[in-house]
Amino acid sequence: MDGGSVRASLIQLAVSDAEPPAERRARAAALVRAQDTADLVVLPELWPLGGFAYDAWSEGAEPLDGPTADAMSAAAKAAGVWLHAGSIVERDPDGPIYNTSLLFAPDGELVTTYRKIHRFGFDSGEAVVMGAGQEIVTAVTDLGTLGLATCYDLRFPELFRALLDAGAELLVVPAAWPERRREHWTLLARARAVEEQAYVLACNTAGTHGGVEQAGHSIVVDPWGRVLAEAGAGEEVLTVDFDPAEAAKARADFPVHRDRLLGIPAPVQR
Ligand SMILES: NC(=O)CCC(=O)C(=O)O
Repeated sequence: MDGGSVRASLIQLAVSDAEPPAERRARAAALVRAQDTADLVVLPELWPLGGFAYDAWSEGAEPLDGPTADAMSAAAKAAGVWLHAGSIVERDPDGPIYNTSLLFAPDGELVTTYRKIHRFGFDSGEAVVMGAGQEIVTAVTDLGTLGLATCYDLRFPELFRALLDAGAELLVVPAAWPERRREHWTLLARARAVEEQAYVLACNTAGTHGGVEQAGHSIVVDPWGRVLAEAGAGEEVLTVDFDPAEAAKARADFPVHRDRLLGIPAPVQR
């Protein structure tokens, strides 16, 4: 962090069925290590196995001290960055599998995890085979307070309002969001930034896996809804510099949250 400016690098990783998870893990770790001028690095959702590679999840699930966490901890430490390592299929020995995000400090410590609350797929995929997270998760860092959400969560503004109430200034959203609904992805990222007067750092997957083409178009939005940077469709590292204090400034200059109706009146039927 340099005089109020934070550099974030979103690694929009391409995920394909052809690349073995161990190779992708090594490639992702090398990409993280290369971001040693950044303060915060972000990876996408479920990148080791693939967000739509349902068949691989049960066998490839890993614990919170498994190979992906180990590799990411070492990479965060080597680069000296905060690392939101996207999410893994977490194997909980006492429960179901979860879609779990991992946040590492610059010394490699796993500081927090977030189990995705809203599971995507309706009657298939994670909605059927994964457990739902039960906790709203924020992390206080020297960059500001991060609020964690994952992909489909972006469609549920009440989660982001809860993150605001918990102090979040930077909303970090890893995703495996398909090309078919790309307009929703960029629109919702901007909407959440405007509503919560927060930065949104949304890191999507590139490539095609599980028969689903991914949208890419990772995006960083400021608390006024302005797009600071947006990736293309393919694998790339999207780097952006911003001032995290702008969230508090936006909230003071345009104090919308002061006018919240905390006790919503009961609906009237006429
Ligand atoms: N992995 C996901 O959560 C996909 C979400 C999605 O495709 C959508 O909300 O649309």
